[in-house]
Amino acid sequence: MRETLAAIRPLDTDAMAAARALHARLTKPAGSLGTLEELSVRLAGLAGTCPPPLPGPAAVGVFAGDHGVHAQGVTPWPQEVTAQMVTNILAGGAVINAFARQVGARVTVVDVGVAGPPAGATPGPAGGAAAEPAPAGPIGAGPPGDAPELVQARVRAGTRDMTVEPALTRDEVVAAVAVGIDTADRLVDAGAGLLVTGDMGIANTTPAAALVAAFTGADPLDVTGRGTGIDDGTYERKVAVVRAALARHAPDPADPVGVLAAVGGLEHAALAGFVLAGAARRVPVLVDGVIAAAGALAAAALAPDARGAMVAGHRSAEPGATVALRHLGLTPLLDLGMRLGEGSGAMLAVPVVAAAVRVLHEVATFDSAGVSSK
Ligand SMILES: O=C(O)c1ccc[n+]([C@@H]2O[C@H](COP(=O)([O-])O)[C@@H](O)[C@H]2O)c1
Ligand SMILES: Cc1cc2nc[nH]c2cc1C
Repeated sequence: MRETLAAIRPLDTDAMAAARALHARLTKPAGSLGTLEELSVRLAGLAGTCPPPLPGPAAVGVFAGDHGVHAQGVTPWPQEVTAQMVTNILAGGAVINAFARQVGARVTVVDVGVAGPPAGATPGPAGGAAAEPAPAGPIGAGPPGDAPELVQARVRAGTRDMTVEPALTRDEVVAAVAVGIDTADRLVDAGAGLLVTGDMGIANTTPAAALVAAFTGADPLDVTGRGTGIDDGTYERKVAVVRAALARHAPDPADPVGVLAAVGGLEHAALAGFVLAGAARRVPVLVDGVIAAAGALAAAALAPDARGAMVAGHRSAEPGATVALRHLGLTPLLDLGMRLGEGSGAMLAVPVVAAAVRVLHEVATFDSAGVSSK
């Protein structure tokens, strides 16, 4: 972790100035591409060159973990669904697989903290869904024919119940962050040019809410959502659980490892590492929903310059996501009312990120196209 943190540097302001100057010469009214313009400028700053390389191929790391706080009745879903969905993703039958095939992205599932027997690659009933995948979409830069892969890197079989004791030890947090770093490093070494954050973990919107509250100072009521979908009684209990955990541990946002240990999850910690390694490697990282955003808050607390590599893929319906993205100064690219996780919302933003950069490579200037400027 220390090496990764030390490698994170600010954005290159010269490359950003060059990208802004280039935008001013392209055949379009200034500012007409809205959020995409500042995004492409930021990616030039991240790459340290203008235009920056087309961001791809994309690779999603889906970090899976379970949660002791599940015992408090914060979700209607049984814990074993986490392991079952890991199997489903490995068989190619989950939403993230369909979306990854659409954009030609690689899928890597990382068991960083699932409860129960270690996840295997045995296809479940949904295995047939992957038998004849639709062809990859127009980006096609990834390996659409490649099967999803499993990385077995379990730090422990689920967290402890944060309402009773710290969810993790500091050593467990550091180990989970290292799993995220290793995953990102491996994907980048294998050619990934755009990292996508994904998660799977029944009950993980509860620690996500606690992390967002701890890092932003927001009230639990404003960052706790309905997760997979809960009734009013469960929602009230969930807010009370988040409040109780924060009151018990009083986590200090200046100590990100301590915050993750008190009220975090293994996938949140691993996602923080994944984001940090992307920033260290100068590869953009698409942030998905509230779980990834909570991990991104931890990453930013560890290394503020890591924010330069973060791109908010979408605005999750979970309220903590909006609070976290605002705190990070990120504008979500898509707003589709999604609240699935797995990296699904961020994956849909892959073509948007690629298009933002493609403009800098391919659009004619007023001079070269003979178009009059105003
Ligand atoms: O990404 C999001 O913002 C998001 C919002 C709501 C639910 N989820 C997913 O749903 C699961 C957690 O929901 P819950 O209600 O069990 O806390 C977990 O697997 C997440 O990936 C994800
Ligand atoms: C079925 C199911 C799929 C999911 N994918 C991400 N979180 C999930 C939660 C459930 C319950």
